[in-house]
Amino acid sequence: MASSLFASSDADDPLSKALQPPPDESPADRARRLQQLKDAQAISHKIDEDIQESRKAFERRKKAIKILLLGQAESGKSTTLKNFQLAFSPQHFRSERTAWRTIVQLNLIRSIKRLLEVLQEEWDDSTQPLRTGAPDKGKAKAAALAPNPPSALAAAGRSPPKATVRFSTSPLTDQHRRMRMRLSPLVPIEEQLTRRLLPDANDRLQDVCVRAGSGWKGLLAGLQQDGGASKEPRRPSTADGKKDDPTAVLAACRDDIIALWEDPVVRAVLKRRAVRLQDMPGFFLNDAARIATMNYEPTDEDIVRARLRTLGVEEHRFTMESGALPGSEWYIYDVGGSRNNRPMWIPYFDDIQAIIFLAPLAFNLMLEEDSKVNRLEDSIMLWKEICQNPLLAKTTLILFLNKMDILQATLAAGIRVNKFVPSYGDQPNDVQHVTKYFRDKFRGYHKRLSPQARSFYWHETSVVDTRSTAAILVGVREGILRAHLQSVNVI
Ligand SMILES: Nc1nc2c(ncn2[C@@H]2O[C@H](COP(=O)(O)OP(=O)(O)OP(=O)(O)O)[C@@H](O)[C@H]2O)c(=O)[nH]1
Ligand SMILES: [Mg+2]
Repeated sequence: MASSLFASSDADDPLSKALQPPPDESPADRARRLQQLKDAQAISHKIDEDIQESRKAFERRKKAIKILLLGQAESGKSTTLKNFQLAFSPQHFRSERTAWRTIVQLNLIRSIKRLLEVLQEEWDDSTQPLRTGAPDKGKAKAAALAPNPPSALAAAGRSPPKATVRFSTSPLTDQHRRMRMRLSPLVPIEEQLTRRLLPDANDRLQDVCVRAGSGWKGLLAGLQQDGGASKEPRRPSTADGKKDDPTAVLAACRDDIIALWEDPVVRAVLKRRAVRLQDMPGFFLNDAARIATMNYEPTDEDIVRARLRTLGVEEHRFTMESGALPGSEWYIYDVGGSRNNRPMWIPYFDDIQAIIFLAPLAFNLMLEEDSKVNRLEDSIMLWKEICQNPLLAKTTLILFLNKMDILQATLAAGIRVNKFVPSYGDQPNDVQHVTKYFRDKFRGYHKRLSPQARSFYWHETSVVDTRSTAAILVGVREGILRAHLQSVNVI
């Protein structure tokens, strides 16, 4: 391509003529012209190489095995992806440890922030006016947040107006208030990091999230280096320029985090207000002693458990480091599962070999994006759509009845299925019967709605358990590989 700039020697060819040096060309002009030609040639070469590269990538992708992870938000898609990477591409998985450190820290800060909010709600609600005829509750709340609390006015030698005299009926003490004050530097850290991860977010998001393809891992790895994440032990100080560094601030707050979370009065308040922080995605408060330190390195389990909501569709290419066909290329597409993300799934339907569909049997929970819709009903509705989609007629569908550990805990807590699903009737309220009941429903729709007959594959999973998941994934990988080789008539 580029060589045509120099090649033609036909005197009548208009291009050759245009490229001829002017007859009176000076040595300086000649040098400049030749340099321009050289630059043009280099650019042309680069373009040729890029085209070659994209062609190769296209061929590679055409031959590679492609899996789509589907399911509603929080069903465990990204966690399954991490298990895949950990099991089959561990070196790559571990190379991203630094980026995950910030996500785990952010998850921890989110839980602390929620805890502080609950304490504030408790103070607000338990603040009572001391005398009758005082302002209503709303005004009392406003007074509680006023810049001149009664104690400050007393210190200034002024008596507070009658209406602002209040007392608290809460068991929380001044000690709790002081801990809350000391933990407050964590709040701006969380906001700042979230803004960096998702600069265009305009509303408050429940979880930590990043936009697909935004290069967040690189960004976070860079941040950690800037933020002083070197292996050198550092002094936990917030007053030495490290006030923006989550590691330093968390380390400085470590004792208060543990004390507040383990405080029996705080636990009682949480229980009374029916707040179960341990059910929040990305719950790390029980690990605060280990995480809120200067030298914290996330373990494999931490990375798998870290919650990072997916927005859009993320493509993950990885090369099998071991097992059958080592060196083979796999593409896994991880999608955002909330309703506004679902239209983005469709373009990926016509070029994949298998779908792993994650369906937690969350019969008692509602969707975050629509509190009127039951999670399990939503999963079944989605499964029906996937089964009957003609673009997916030849695709292998693999159902993961995920979060079995949570189902077990839910049933053990005495929550009855028939209260939420009347058709379950009087069947035993245990894991085995409940799982069979819902699995048969999924199987029935798969059989009835599939455009052509295909096998039904399913697994009961708790994908936060990396060991049991690895064993399941080996079987899944072999199954997908076999189906793929059959489809291209290799076996
Ligand atoms: N206890 C338990 N938690 C799980 C399981 N699978 C996933 N989780 C947790 O559930 C939360 C959501 O998991 P993700 O994998 O991020 O969910 P997702 O389907 O990718 O969600 P979106 O990206 O919002 O679509 C995370 O905090 C996980 O650690 C499981 O089997 N058991
Ligand atoms: Mg996800």
